[in-house]
Amino acid sequence: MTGKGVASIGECMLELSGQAGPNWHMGFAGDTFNTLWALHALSGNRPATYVSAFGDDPFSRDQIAFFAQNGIGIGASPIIAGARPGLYAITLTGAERSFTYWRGDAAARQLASNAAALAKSLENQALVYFSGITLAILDDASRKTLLAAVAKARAAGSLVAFDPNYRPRLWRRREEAQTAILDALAVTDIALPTFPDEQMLFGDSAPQKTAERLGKLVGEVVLKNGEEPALIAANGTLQPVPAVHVAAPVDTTGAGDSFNGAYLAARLAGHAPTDAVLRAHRVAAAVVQVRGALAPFETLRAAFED
Ligand SMILES: Nc1ncnc2c1ncn2[C@@H]1O[C@H](COP(=O)(O)OP(=O)(O)O)[C@@H](O)[C@H]1O
Ligand SMILES: O=C(O)C(=O)C[C@H](O)[C@H](O)COP(=O)(O)O
Repeated sequence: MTGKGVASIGECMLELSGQAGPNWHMGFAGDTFNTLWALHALSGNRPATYVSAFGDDPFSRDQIAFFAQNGIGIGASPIIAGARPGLYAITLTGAERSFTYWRGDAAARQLASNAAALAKSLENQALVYFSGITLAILDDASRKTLLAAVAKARAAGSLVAFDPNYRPRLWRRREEAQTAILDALAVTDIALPTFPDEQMLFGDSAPQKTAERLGKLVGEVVLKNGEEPALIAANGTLQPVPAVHVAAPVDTTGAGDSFNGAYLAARLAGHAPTDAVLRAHRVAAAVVQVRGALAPFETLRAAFED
């Protein structure tokens, strides 16, 4: 692994969380941003870059300002005249989240429109992270540009981490998602999938089956499964690591993303996979106790170090 920074590629939206109606809280979130948020909170002084494309409207400007206030840059990401960010709202059934999106014409869909700018944003990174949602918002040609840029960063020494994060509504056909995600796994060093997503996408009958399948494709796999144990697949073995019991979860949005950020921060700091999963479980357990995808840096740090 060479390079100093951490970069995450994808779409950050406007997020409506909390109560439906006049008391909605608006924040900024999106799976790859949520992961970078936790990774940045927990990985000390590494420069953090969110790689995307942005509009030039007041909401895009506020979003970029919010990143900057929190120490996150946008690298060489394009700012596109007339474009604007996507929006999503969280609906809770108990603590389990579901999403409604308004994102079809979001600026982020153009994140690979300038291949040179994308490659520049990925230079000198210790870690490059992306997800199946990053793939889902791109057309075929842009997906190829993205995977080529990731492969180039990897060849230059970056560690590549990927969460398949399957969102059926973002794909035209399940087969298209399967192909794109397998292509992404072929350039991945650390895969961080979630069992229910993999079951939907590949029909796996049990977490062990998913971990074994993915363990043949990627050197280091951590399979999340809500409050059930996570499974580490590495060096041909499977190891379960129990989650933290949370008596009253509030909103599970961003739990998996924050888990990923904490796991990667721990691995970059030299912790072994098992210790990294224990830290990631603690961080995710803290995130399910707050509304919306992002928890305050201090909350994340306290859980990570606990
Ligand atoms: N109800 C819960 N109680 C405790 N921890 C949870 C709970 N739900 C999620 N987590 C934590 O968040 C991680 C990711 O959750 P999961 O639901 O599998 O991912 P995603 O948010 O991607 O669907 C789990 O591995 C666990 O650490
Ligand atoms: O769905 C999308 O496109 C989003 O990016 C919205 C959410 O912020 C993440 O999906 C949350 O991800 P989980 O950690 O799996 O709860």
